[in-house]
Amino acid sequence: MNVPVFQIDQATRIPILSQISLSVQKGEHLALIGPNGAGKSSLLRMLAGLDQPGSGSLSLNGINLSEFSRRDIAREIAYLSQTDEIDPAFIVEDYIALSRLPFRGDANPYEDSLAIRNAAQHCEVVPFLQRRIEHLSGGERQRVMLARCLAQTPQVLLLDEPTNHLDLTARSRLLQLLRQLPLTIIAVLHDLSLVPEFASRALLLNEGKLVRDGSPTEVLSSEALAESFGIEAIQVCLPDGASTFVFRPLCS
Ligand SMILES: Nc1ncnc2c1ncn2[C@@H]1O[C@H](COP(=O)(O)OP(=O)(O)OP(=O)(O)O)[C@@H](O)[C@H]1O
Repeated sequence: MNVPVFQIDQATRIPILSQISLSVQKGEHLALIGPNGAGKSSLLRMLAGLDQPGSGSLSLNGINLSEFSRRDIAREIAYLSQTDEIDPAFIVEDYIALSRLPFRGDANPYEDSLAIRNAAQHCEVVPFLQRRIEHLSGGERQRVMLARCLAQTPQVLLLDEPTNHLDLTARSRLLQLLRQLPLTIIAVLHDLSLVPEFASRALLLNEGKLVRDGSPTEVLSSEALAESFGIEAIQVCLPDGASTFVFRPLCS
């Protein structure tokens, strides 16, 4: 059997996460959902090695994550946080180039510039590579932050609300891009209608516990979703044969 990318056993992290057990295989695309304060960002931070579990265990590629140096983690995992502060005076290209620091001394300049160029093209930020961050719109800035993650050439992408600030078209394009990436991706998504578009598997957190783990259709149509969010999901068939979900508050 393949060694999972992440293996979490009974991990607990004060103040919120409680006995989380989870196995993530290479190349899986997971949507992490749950109401505000459920512990989604806390779980991502733990997976990124920024917070250690207080009890239980967490391994990356079969090795306890606590045994990795920050640099080694950064070579494997790119993390887009919800609260990344960027110095507004940064030139976009220089900011994206920060992602290559974990490879300093190993990667040659050609590899670095190729990684930066590919990431910039994927995220459609080439036209403003020479602009200052402060002169970008919110959506452009979000794409630049994602480009920094991709230029890190990671095996795993941890994304906290990657569709923040993006308009409808930009969201769709971003999800299309993410879907095509042959990486393991765990993304916090607040817009539940985006979950089936992106994910092969959905994790529902509520009050720090993993209450559902399954296909997007299973999780979105589960009673647990209704209990966690107080909404019901209605699956709607589209004229082209595909289906989508619409959500409405549960009547009390
Ligand atoms: N360092 C901390 N100290 C105390 N409480 C914390 C800390 N970090 C998170 N919390 C609390 O843990 C809970 C979960 O926070 P977290 O940011 O993980 O939730 P979330 O599911 O990502 O929420 P949102 O959807 O609002 O972003 C919240 O109640 C938060 O206030």
